Amino acid sequence: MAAMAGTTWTSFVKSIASFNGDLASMTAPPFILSKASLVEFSAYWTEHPKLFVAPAKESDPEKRALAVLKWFLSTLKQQYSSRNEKLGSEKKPLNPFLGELFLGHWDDPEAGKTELISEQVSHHPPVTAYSIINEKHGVKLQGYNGQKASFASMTINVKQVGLARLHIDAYDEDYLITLPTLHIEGLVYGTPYVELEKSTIIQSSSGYFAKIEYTGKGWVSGKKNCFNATLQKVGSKDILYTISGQWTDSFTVKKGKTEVDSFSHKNNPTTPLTLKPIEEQDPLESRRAWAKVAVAIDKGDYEEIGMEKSKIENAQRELRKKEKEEGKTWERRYFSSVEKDSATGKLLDLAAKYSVSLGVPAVTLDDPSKTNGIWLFDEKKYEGVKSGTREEELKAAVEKVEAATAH
Ligand SMILES: CCC(=O)OC[C@H](C)CC[C@H]1O[C@H]2C[C@H]3[C@@H]4CC=C5C[C@@H](O)CC[C@]5(C)[C@H]4CC[C@]3(C)[C@H]2[C@@H]1C
Repeated sequence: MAAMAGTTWTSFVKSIASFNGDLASMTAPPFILSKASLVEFSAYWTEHPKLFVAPAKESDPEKRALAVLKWFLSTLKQQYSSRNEKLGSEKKPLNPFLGELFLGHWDDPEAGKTELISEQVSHHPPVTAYSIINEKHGVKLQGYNGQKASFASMTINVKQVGLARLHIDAYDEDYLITLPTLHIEGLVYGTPYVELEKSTIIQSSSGYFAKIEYTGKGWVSGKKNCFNATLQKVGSKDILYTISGQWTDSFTVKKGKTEVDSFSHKNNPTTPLTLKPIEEQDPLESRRAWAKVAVAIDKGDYEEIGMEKSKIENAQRELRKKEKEEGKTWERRYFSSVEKDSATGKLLDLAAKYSVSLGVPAVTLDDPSKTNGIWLFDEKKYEGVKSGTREEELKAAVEKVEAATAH
């Protein structure tokens, strides 16, 4: 098998060299395929619910902004390195079909219930939108992301397009979070892993501004996944706090030279996500929709993987064709694509103005046409699902997909 994998892997890496930028379209050898669909990745934002709700408990706006920065930094290990831990290397996620859903929640004694809604709002290009809500503390994270990939010198470079926005009800405060640029190293050895690069910005409507610089291998320490972060106030050059360490391990928070806080993943296990049993899931929910492909991947049966995947992909092609003929588009269940909305616009302007004045790369919301628009959570649609008034519409949508998949 190793020899087989070796040759397959070499030819696979060669094939990447000529790929057209759409990662999802690549057919990778079975051992690099993950059973998880990309629509599941939204869950990586809140596997530490206590940290997610902590900002709502800070009445001091500076400490609130620091709590948001600490939560954001705690998500990076899960986002960018959890497959290495669980599966031995980065893997290729399943490419979600349009309308694919990933719904769950986290229960934490202190944080209460945090609900996850993730939906594949675009297939060409792949774009995932999500809304993560903790009612008890009035904290919600909403956003969307797509990826633009390129290949150079045995490395896959991935620029993320989209944004994440955290809202804290009690203070009517927004935090705009830009998404890190990453690259995949280790391809040539068949053990791909993510390294983050450049910097990201968290800009709050309260005027605080965090900048996180991903420095990769530390010069002195030689440790991987290093970063340096600072928290400042708009218009002031004073550094209020600095945070540094490894986003895959631990970091410390300093005010001036004094250490005031720290975080380590060793002492902070993640909270498991609660999902419905597969048989109770909606047919459009990811784990149910891909169940047969997951079995084939476990078996490493290339033929069966291909056969089960193409059933889903052909059904999708048929649905798109029919919609085109009828002049219709697929109704997203929870999200709508809108022009730059006021809150995002206000934050972007604030961030752009401030970041330019400090010479920090201006925060730009990448061209929305690259993600088929700006995707925002639609409260009305959400209420419609919860109250059951959209029952007929949702049932009809599921029936269309099932009819198309049947033959
Ligand atoms: C097509 C080439 C191929 O399959 O190479 C196999 C290798 C596993 C490398 C390519 C895949 O690597 C995966 C890493 C994925 C990103 C990981 C984390 C995030 C954060 C999340 O919030 C949004 C999604 C994002 C950016 C993932 C996007 C998809 C990535 C790059 C996978 C690559 C197909």
